[in-house]
Amino acid sequence: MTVIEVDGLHKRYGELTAVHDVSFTVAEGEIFGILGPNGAGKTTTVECLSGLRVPDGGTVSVLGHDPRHERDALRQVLGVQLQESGLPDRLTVREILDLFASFYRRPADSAELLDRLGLRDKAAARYKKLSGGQKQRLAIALAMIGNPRAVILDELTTGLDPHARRNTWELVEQVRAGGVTVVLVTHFMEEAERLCDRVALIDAGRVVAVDTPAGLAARADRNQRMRFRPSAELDEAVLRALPEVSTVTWHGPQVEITGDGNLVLAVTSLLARRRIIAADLRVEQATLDDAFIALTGHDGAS
Ligand SMILES: Nc1ncnc2c1ncn2[C@@H]1O[C@H](COP(=O)(O)OP(=O)(O)OP(=O)(O)O)[C@@H](O)[C@H]1O
Repeated sequence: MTVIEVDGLHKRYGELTAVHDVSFTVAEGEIFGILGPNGAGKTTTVECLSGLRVPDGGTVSVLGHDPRHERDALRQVLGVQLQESGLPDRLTVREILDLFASFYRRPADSAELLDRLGLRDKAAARYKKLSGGQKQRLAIALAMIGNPRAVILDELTTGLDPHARRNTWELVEQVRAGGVTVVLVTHFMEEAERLCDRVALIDAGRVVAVDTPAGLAARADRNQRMRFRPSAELDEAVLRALPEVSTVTWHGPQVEITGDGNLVLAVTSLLARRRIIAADLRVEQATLDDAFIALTGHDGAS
C-alpha cells in the first residue's frame, strides 16, 4: 500500500526554486531515504509533506491526507522530527514527553517509550544536560509519542559520533519493526546504504534517481574490480572471452580483473568449472558514493 505520494512538487523561496518537479511514492513499512548534499531541497520537500510549508505546485498525499488542508488530521498519524528541535533547555525529558503527549488523541506510553529509547535514566534530566546522542533519541521519542503510522526523521545523526550514530540506526530499525513507515532525510551515503529500502537521490532540487541502494550503486559508471591468486594455471583468453570482463592484469601471482554486470558471478563460475580456487579473493563493488558521482557529475559533499 502506498503511504506517501508526491507528484510534481515545486517550492520557491522568492527567486530561488528549492524544489523542482519532485515525484516519488513511499510504500507502507518502508524506510525510504531522501539523500542529497546540503541545500539540495530535502528539508523543504519533507516540510511540504508534513504541512509545515505550502508547495507552489504539485500534489502531496500522506496517509490519505492533503497536508495543505488536513494538517490536524495528518498530525495524528504522522510523526515529525525536524532538524532544529527548539526544545526548552530547562524542561526535563519527562516533562517534554508529557507536553508532546498532550497534543495527541492516542499518545504512546511515555515510560515505555523512554525505556525503548534507552532514556529511562534520563527522565528527570533537563534537556540542556543531554548529550547529542541523547537529544537525538529524545527527538525520535517525540516523533513517536503520538503513535504515528509514519515518521519523518530529518538529519538524525548529523553531529553524532560513530557509536551514537550506530545506536540511532538501530532505533530507526526498531521503529520500522514496529510497523511504522519511515522517511529518512540524510546526506550520509553510508546511512542510506545501511538503513534504506529505497532512496530518492536529490540534487539541486531535482530527483536524480529513485531506486534501492544496490540498484543505485549498480548504475554507477564504474567498473567492478576483483583480485585473487588462482590455485592453478588460468587461461587468460577464456577469462577475456567472458562478456562481463573488461581488463585482465597480472601482478605477480595475483590477477586483477575489472568489468561490469555480474562480473563476480561470471568469474567465480568459470573458476568453479575449472576447479580453480581463488585464494585471497578481494572484490570492490561500486557504492552509493560512486552512484552519486555518476548520476550528478559531482560528489555529495558541499
Ligand atoms: N526559508 C527559506 N528562505 C529562503 N531560502 C531557503 C529557505 N529554506 C531553505 N532555503 C534554500 O532552499 C534551498 C534548499 O534548502 P533545504 O533546506 O530544503 O535543503 P536541504 O537539502 O535540506 O539542505 P541541508 O542538508 O543543508 O538541510 C537552499 O538553497 C536553501 O538555502
